[in-house]
Amino acid sequence: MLLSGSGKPQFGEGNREVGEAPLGRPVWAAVGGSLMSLCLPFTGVATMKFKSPPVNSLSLEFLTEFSISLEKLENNRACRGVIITSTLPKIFSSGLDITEMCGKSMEHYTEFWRAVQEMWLRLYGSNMVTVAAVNGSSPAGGCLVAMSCDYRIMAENPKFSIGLNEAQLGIVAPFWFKDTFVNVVGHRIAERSLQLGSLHPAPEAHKLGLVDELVPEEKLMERAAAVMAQWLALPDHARQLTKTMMRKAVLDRLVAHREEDIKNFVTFVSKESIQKSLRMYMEMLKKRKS
Ligand SMILES: CC/C=C\C/C=C\C/C=C\CCC/C=C/C(=O)SCCNC(=O)CCNC(=O)[C@H](O)C(C)(C)COP(=O)(O)OP(=O)(O)OC[C@H]1O[C@@H](n2cnc3c(N)ncnc32)[C@H](O)[C@@H]1OP(=O)(O)O
Repeated sequence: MLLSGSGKPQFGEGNREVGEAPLGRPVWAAVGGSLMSLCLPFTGVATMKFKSPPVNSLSLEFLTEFSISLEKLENNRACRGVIITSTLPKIFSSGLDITEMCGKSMEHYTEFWRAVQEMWLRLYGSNMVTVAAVNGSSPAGGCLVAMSCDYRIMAENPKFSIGLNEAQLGIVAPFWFKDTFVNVVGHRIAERSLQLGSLHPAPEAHKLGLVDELVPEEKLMERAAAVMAQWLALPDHARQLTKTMMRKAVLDRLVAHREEDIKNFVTFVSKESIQKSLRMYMEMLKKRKS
């Protein structure tokens, strides 16, 4: 992430190429941030590829770059859709960066949670067609990113899993993660899956409706482009108004309770018992490796 003199993050500064489409509308030919690459060809469909090794964790820096990228695309009249995927093998996103929630100050937790909210408000509320090409595992916050898109296509590898596994970490998915989940899979499946903190292998995720289709990994981007073309064949205004109608209540709920939600998160995550759970989880991840 590059920072301007004012301290405000400037996305992709320095390696942004601005082109002029035949109709005179400005088009970015290619934009590269440090944690994700973004490409908007003249087709009007952007591809956003996460590239934050080792596992595309959603750190404060990542979330900020993500939100800025979405804002740039949203404000670009030439862009009607975005396909979100990962450059890393086997991982779409490992979810929120746990180190951002461990051993930090209240101020840091506040800033971090506001960035998580901002990313979700932008993605879930986007006017663009959003397609997730889930080419690897996608736990918790990674699942939220995929669920916030209009359509999810996952690589059919049963080793890849997706779900809201917060309960396994000893933490609780906030109400807007839950609302997003319910809107995708329905109340009963969400209730069971959330309480158990389940990570569903790709075939099971498909059966539950958590992902819309499975394809061989090498066909993922081709299929995402075909789905995008299908969704873009409709007039934007009709699709956008329908999307707003379907999602507004859930978006408004967070907007109305944003500060309270931040307070709850900070209080919750600052508890010693929660800090202990998160530390133990990180240790478990490291042990599993060795
Ligand atoms: C009453 C209550 C009221 C209100 C509540 C209020 C608020 C709610 C409070 C909290 C809500 C928080 C919501 C949280 C959402 C989240 O997203 S939490 C994150 C969940 N993510 C996970 O559980 C994934 C964990 N990771 C994995 O399972 C695996 O790493 C993987 C499957 C993604 C990849 O496996 P591998 O390829 O085998 O890679 P490694 O496991 O070796 O990992 C490499 C490296 O990366 C580190 N790492 C992995 N995931 C994370 C992560 N999410 N954050 C930070 N770091 C991560 C891992 O430790 C390894 O590090 P090193 O050992 O190499 O240093």
